Amino acid sequence: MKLRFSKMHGTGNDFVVFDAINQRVELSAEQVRFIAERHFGVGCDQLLLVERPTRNDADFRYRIFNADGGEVEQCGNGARCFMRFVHDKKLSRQSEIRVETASGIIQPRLEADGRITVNMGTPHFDPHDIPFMVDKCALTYELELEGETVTISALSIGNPHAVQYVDDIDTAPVARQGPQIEAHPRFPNKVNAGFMQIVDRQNIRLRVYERGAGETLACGTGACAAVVAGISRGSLDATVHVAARGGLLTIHWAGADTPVSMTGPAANVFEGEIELG
Ligand SMILES: N[C@@H](CCC[C@H](N)C(=O)O)C(=O)O
Repeated sequence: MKLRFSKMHGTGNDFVVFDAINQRVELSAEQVRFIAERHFGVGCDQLLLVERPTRNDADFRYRIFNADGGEVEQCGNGARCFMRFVHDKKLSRQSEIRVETASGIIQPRLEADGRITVNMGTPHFDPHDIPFMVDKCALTYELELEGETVTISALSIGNPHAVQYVDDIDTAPVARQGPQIEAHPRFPNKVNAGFMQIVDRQNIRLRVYERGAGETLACGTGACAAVVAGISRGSLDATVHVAARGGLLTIHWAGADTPVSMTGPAANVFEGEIELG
């Protein structure tokens, strides 16, 4: 089977994107891992599928697979690349579309300056929705790691996030704590681990150890989760610029029960064809 793909990135979080409307794409977890592998495959943090929707109120369906082969609910940087892809491939001429994901509808919109804004939906703090095993809902929780305890906020942006404050992002223990938090038994579906340095009320620096992919150069849902956590804890204003290692995102959240929006770039790098056995 030969498949055409686009290699894309959003602030350095990179993707292999397949048009699964105009070609038949059925991938096993092993094939996803092969494509994502950086030495023997194409290389990416996540693989994205553009499909026809299964519901009437959406224009497209968006499926996301982590580099480890697992299918997940949401991906923010991928959502912007999804919008750029459907426009570049002329699958849609609309400047705003409704996209079905495993965790509901998201709405990407092309901005005049070429960036893309995505309405990512309403964040959830209910531990049951994350899912996170705890007796009652709180703004922060103590999480026991090997020989240390960290204070996290736990929330869902369609996918699960555990966010902690750090003094200095450059020396944050991402490599040591990230894998422990990702696989912590209190997160039965695993979790994305965010490390946020607050610069001032409108600026943060962020690193994310992603579930199923390891540390990436940026994580869109991680940026939404960090800003929502920081606003909820009274540390941040409603609009915040997030500096990730791969670039800058702007996140806006007006507060409880309102959707979070993310603005940032999306770039096509090259087109290719891959033969799968
Ligand atoms: N890079 C993404 C998130 C991709 C999914 C994540 N690793 C998960 O398992 O939930 C983003 O930009 O949001």
